[in-house]
Amino acid sequence: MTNPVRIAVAGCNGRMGKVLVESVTHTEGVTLTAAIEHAGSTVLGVDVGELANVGRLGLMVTDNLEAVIEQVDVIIDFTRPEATLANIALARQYGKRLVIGTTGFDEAQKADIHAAAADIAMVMASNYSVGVNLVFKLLEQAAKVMGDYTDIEIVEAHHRHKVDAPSGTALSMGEVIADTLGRDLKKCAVYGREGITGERDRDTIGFATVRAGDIVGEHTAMFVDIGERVEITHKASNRLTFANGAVRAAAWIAAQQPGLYDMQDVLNLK
Ligand SMILES: NC(=O)C1=CN([C@@H]2O[C@H](COP(=O)(O)OP(=O)(O)OC[C@H]3O[C@@H](n4cnc5c(N)ncnc54)[C@H](OP(=O)(O)O)[C@@H]3O)[C@@H](O)[C@H]2O)C=CC1
Ligand SMILES: O=C(O)C1=N[C@H](C(=O)O)C[C@H](O)C1
Repeated sequence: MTNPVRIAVAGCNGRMGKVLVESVTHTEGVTLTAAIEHAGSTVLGVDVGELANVGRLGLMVTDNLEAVIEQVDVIIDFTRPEATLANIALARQYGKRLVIGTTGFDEAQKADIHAAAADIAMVMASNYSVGVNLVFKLLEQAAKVMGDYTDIEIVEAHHRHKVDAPSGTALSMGEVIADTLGRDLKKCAVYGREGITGERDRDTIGFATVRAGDIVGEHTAMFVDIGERVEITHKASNRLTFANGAVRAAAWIAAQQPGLYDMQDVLNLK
């Protein structure tokens, strides 16, 4: 029998961190060996199983990833861009693998992640649900058939605590559509509208953002013509769908060579 993949959850006190702990403890072939929060967090020293409501695990939350990194094969990180970058630097130093769930990276931070992938194996995905990754494939098909002559708009809705907009998933949807149509998303994206905007340019891809209450995550891409429109929608109603996907990615990346992979690689959808 092979040894279980040893997982660290960074950001273990977050909305995603807690369900990641739950998912790891309920998944065969993986085991939780470290639970990380930032210095000054109120949960340092707390049993992470109790924090995540899965019962005592005898594993305490620490702010010192380096002190426990030799007991870890894969770090699952759903935190903030700066924290993720620091964890990647440590993983690179010790030859460890990562599953990156954090969104909201700027261009320089993305370049740093690509550089680290020369040395370590990482999965990075704006959305680890199987359904959203299927939607990415459906969007390719929709863009091929209708993208050239329709107005394309992407609408996303999330809970009031989300700090980045548009969501990483909405941006990925835009990238899939733009790539399929041979457009550059950096040039054709329109992020919200206000005032005298002028008429719509058909080559643009519009984004609209809703932040309200406890919405887990909803995304719709519209391909709108005169007389008909196609809408492709995904609605997440439980964060476990993201967590289970990320844990699946962690088990998968444990056996990969250095490089930057995404959830399409994990699901063999390419
Ligand atoms: N790819 C995907 O499928 C998904 C991605 N996400 C993304 O994951 C990220 C986290 O989301 P969510 O869980 O809702 O956010 P939360 O704010 O609930 O969780 C983030 C956690 O990270 C902690 N944190 C901050 N800095 C550090 C650090 N340096 N080291 C360790 N922990 C740190 C926070 O602590 P504190 O609260 O004390 O600041 C908090 O506990 C976001 O970028 C979100 O967009 C979310 C869902 C799915
Ligand atoms: O912050 C969230 O909650 C989510 N973030 C991801 C994103 O930015 O796309 C994925 C999911 O929609 C939930």
